Amino acid sequence: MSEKKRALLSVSDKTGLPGFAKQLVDNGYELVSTGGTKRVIEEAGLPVLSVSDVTNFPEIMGGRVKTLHPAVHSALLAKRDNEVHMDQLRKLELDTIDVVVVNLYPFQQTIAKPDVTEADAIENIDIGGPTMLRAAAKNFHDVVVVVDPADYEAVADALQNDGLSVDMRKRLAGKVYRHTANYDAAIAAYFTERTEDDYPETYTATFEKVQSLRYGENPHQTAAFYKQANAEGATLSNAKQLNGKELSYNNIQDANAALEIVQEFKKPAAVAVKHMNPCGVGTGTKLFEAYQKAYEGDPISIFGGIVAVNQEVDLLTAEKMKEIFLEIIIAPKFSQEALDILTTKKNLRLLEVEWTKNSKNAHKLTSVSGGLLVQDTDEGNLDSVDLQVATDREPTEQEMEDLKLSWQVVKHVKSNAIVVAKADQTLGIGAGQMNRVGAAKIALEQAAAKAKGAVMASDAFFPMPDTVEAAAEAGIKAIIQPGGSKRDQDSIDACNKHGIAMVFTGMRHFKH
Ligand SMILES: NC(=O)c1ncn([C@@H]2O[C@H](COP(=O)(O)O)[C@@H](O)[C@H]2O)c1NC=O
Repeated sequence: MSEKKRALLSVSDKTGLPGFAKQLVDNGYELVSTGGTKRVIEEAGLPVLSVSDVTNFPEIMGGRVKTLHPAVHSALLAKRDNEVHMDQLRKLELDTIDVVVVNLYPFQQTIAKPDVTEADAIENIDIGGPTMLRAAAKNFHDVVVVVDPADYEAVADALQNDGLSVDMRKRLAGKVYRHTANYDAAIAAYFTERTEDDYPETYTATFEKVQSLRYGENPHQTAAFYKQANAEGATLSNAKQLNGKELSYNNIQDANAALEIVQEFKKPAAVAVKHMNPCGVGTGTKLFEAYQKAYEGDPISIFGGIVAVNQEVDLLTAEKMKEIFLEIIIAPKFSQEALDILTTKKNLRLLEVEWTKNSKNAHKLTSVSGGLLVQDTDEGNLDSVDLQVATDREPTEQEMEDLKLSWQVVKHVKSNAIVVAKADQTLGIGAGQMNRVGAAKIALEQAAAKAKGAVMASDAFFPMPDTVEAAAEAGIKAIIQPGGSKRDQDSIDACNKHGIAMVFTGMRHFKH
């Protein structure tokens, strides 16, 4: 058995490979490698053996079998302080492998390609790589395992100095198992999606860290932000921050809520959010008009709020936005003039989100103590409902427009939710109340005199006519709600009595 220390390198991502390989050679390691990796090491002018020299077995099946050999795995798994293990190695004339540098076939990147074939995806499932990584990580006391090129420098430094501490070896091993778990979760998801098994026996989603956060919802809580693998389109995890302080935990939640609401609208829209509920929503033919309406919808609550818009922020809108204290502005784009104006506010966070495609977020995950609730995201919208007029009077064209806006907003308000709106603008929002008439009272009180001639939306049906009575008293002219209560007729009768038009959507939008 040779006294020489050995390192096995087999990487798909060749970033930093020649430099790290050289440091290993300089530290007295003999290098062993697979096809493409070996070529790169040779091109760097370094001595390297082929895995086949160790296994006495060729790489076959186009690379499906190259390192999957007992000579490799015995060398990785032998415990150096176990006489039996070492004796067995000696008898089989095998050498130990002391460092393993492996990263895997790019499965996730392959399936993200729009024209990927199943055959391509399957060929990119790495088998030999994870097997070596897992073996080396299990034997971390004796084998150093490196899965991430970002660790090359620290490992090379440690090897050159006192060697790797047990702590560092353990950290590298932990990283390996997280890496292979993440990799397998992506493969599992690929098969799950293709077998229409929406809620399988285990739920194996994994997430990648975007950033550590200074604290959580409150300063005494720790927190970090993770993104879903392959999250696409208009999502917070893909947002580009152009200005301002680092995002906080609450910022991310609120910005996400604002982004989800503004995506409801096709025409220019602006949404202001406070504590995950909209406080002002406006639409218009131009963004300036939409923002102005969102602002006027509740000029008090928008202060210190988060605003999302669905159009490029232009100079005029930026000047208006600059007038008050906003925490964050989210937009598909900011014009240069808008940026020049808004970046004069050092702390104002500006987020640009890719608007080319909508985020693919099939499942909504909510943690509960000791568990996880999984459901489809609520993608129900006006295209998926069949609006039915339940009353004697039909809504006018303008009322119908306002009803649609209020319905698009109420979907995103914490239940029980009521939204009052008029002329492309919300006027009052009652959120998160334990009874529906309570939510209505808050929304109507906020709308005050403006409620006269306005419309109202309710996220769920009216179990009794008290909300209609409150609406009538405030001067509401039309109502939109799911319908479906045993006592719908009582609410219909109350509407007819007061000349209110009422429309049923047949779809509820609870949000907890
Ligand atoms: N089949 C095997 O025995 C095997 N051993 C290592 N690999 C992978 O092959 C890749 C490196 O290949 P190459 O050195 O030829 O570029 C690495 O991502 C490594 O994880 C293998 N490939 C797939 O399973």
